[in-house]
Amino acid sequence: MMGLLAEIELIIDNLHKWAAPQHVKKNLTTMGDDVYINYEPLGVVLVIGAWNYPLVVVLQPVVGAIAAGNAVVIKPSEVAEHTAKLLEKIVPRYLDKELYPVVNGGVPETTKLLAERFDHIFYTGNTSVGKIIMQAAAKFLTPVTLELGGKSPCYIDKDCDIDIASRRITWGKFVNCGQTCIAPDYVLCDKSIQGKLIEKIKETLKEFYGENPKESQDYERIINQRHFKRVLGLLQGEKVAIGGEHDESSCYIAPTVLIDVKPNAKVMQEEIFGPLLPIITVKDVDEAIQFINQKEKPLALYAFANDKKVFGYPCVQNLGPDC
Ligand SMILES: NC(=O)c1ccc[n+]([C@@H]2O[C@H](COP(=O)([O-])OP(=O)(O)OC[C@H]3O[C@@H](n4cnc5c(N)ncnc54)[C@H](O)[C@@H]3O)[C@@H](O)[C@H]2O)c1
Ligand SMILES: CCCCCCCC=O
Repeated sequence: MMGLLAEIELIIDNLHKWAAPQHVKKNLTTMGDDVYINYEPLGVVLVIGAWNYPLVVVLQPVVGAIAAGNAVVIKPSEVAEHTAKLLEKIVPRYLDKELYPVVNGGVPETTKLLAERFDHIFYTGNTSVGKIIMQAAAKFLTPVTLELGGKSPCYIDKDCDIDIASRRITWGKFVNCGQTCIAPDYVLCDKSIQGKLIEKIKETLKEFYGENPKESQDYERIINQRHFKRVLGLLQGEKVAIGGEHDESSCYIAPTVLIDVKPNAKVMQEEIFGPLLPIITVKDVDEAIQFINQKEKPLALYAFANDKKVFGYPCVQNLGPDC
């Protein structure tokens, strides 16, 4: 909710500037004219959301679309069914239901919506469905914004503050049970610091979630049985350094750290989106970058180092520490 409220405040504070006509420098062909850029609403926007932060990822784009003067068809994720029902109930209380309808349902309903012509589609979710959305949009040349996932690496240099690195990684990886788009997906580090890293992650986990995360009010569950089975499938055959416990009936998977993971292991082939943290050892930052560059471009990249050289690499600079 904090992010959503901050977005609304940002828009209220800045909309008058963003919506104002923008000055354009004249050139030879326009020197006798009034030239400026005038912003207009696109028309009708379709917002399709994901389940992992089901209010914010649905409503944040809706806020921007409304501020820009558009009508919006809102399609919450059916996977977070209670939030979807809540949105269907409360949105019409505050917004015109003709201009901002909430459409609930699963794949058939979303497919039907995608057969309609929209002026913009804003989709948040996984990459495979992202391709379906883009194909459907292409039929009408509708522009899209795709907020997708990815395998976000985390490089830990041997010359860095390992206490800080472990604390931040433990928070980012295990909050919402690993079901965060920009969660560190895997760690790349020198073998000499692996042991200390594991010890520090263990300590931090105890501090955050107590002796038994299953009993902690602060530790989440996997969203459903389908995702539970998917994440558990990624754990099979891997060497567990921390955690590994699970319980299908409550979709519980303990915060888990994996070591000696092979680069071609199943857990390294897709976004994990669950509480498994593989550690892969590399000899230096160059090897780490080579490893990262062999994969699809990640959504986020995290680097912990004291050596400023690490942050000078174009791959680290382009992505930045956040996204
Ligand atoms: N970049 C971001 O800001 C961001 C934010 C949150 C989640 N994500 C990513 O989202 C993914 C998790 O979400 P998810 O994809 O499991 O969510 P999901 O299963 O809720 O799917 C997202 C939306 O796509 C629709 N959908 C699903 N299958 C479809 C199909 N075949 N045709 C048309 N529509 C279909 C669903 O109805 C839903 O509204 C992760 O990869 C995560 O990284 C990204
Ligand atoms: C706890 C931080 C939440 C950030 C929301 C990111 C949305 C992507 O999953």
